[in-house]
Amino acid sequence: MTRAKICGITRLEDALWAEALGAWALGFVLVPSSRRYLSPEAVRPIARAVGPLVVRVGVFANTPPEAVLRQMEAAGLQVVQLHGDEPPEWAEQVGRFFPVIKAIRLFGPASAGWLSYPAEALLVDGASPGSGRAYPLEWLEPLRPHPRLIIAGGLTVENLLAVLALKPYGVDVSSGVEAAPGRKDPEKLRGFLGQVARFNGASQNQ
Ligand SMILES: O=C(O)c1ccccc1N[C@@H]1O[C@H](COP(=O)(O)O)[C@@H](O)[C@H]1O
Repeated sequence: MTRAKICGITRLEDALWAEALGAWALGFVLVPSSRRYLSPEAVRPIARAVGPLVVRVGVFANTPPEAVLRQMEAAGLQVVQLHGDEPPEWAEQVGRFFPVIKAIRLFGPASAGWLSYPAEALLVDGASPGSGRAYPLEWLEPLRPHPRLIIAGGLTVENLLAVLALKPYGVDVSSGVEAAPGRKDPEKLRGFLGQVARFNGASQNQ
């Protein structure tokens, strides 16, 4: 079973579409330099409007642990995604309060050293987060032993099948389901989430 996370949500209607179309998790970017940035106060009403069985993830980059915890509380989020160069101690501090997804940016083949990073899941992204740029899937090979690998970075309905064939714990998409930065396209959401659901259904029948 591969779970789909829709990242870079900035609008209530996008969150509700993603939920209705079967997203397992929604990501809110709390990185001020991002085109998809929302303040914790702006995230809160959107996060609260979604049903209780959809996981709300806060995306941070190089934000010190105390500030991450403060913003998670203010935004009403449930899981922390660390998308910068956070040392393991930061993940451990945040991890006392929230499950942690550690995002790794790939500039070349991944290092197996990441397998021991203290996080519940590893998310593998391209070099430039949120850019919609993909990377060769062979670069992931050293990380395949991780039990919860989430694949991100330039995913679209066109290249998704090759990624699903690797049977990752999750897939994560932002640009590939957008009409414009920060605005999701309902038809692209439907295509992407539909393909994940069909693949999961087909795998169960094998
Ligand atoms: O989307 C952003 O602007 C962003 C900013 C800072 C950290 C992470 C960001 N997005 C993450 O990028 C990946 C993949 O995005 P894409 O599908 O290639 O556009 C996703 O995990 C987002 O959380």
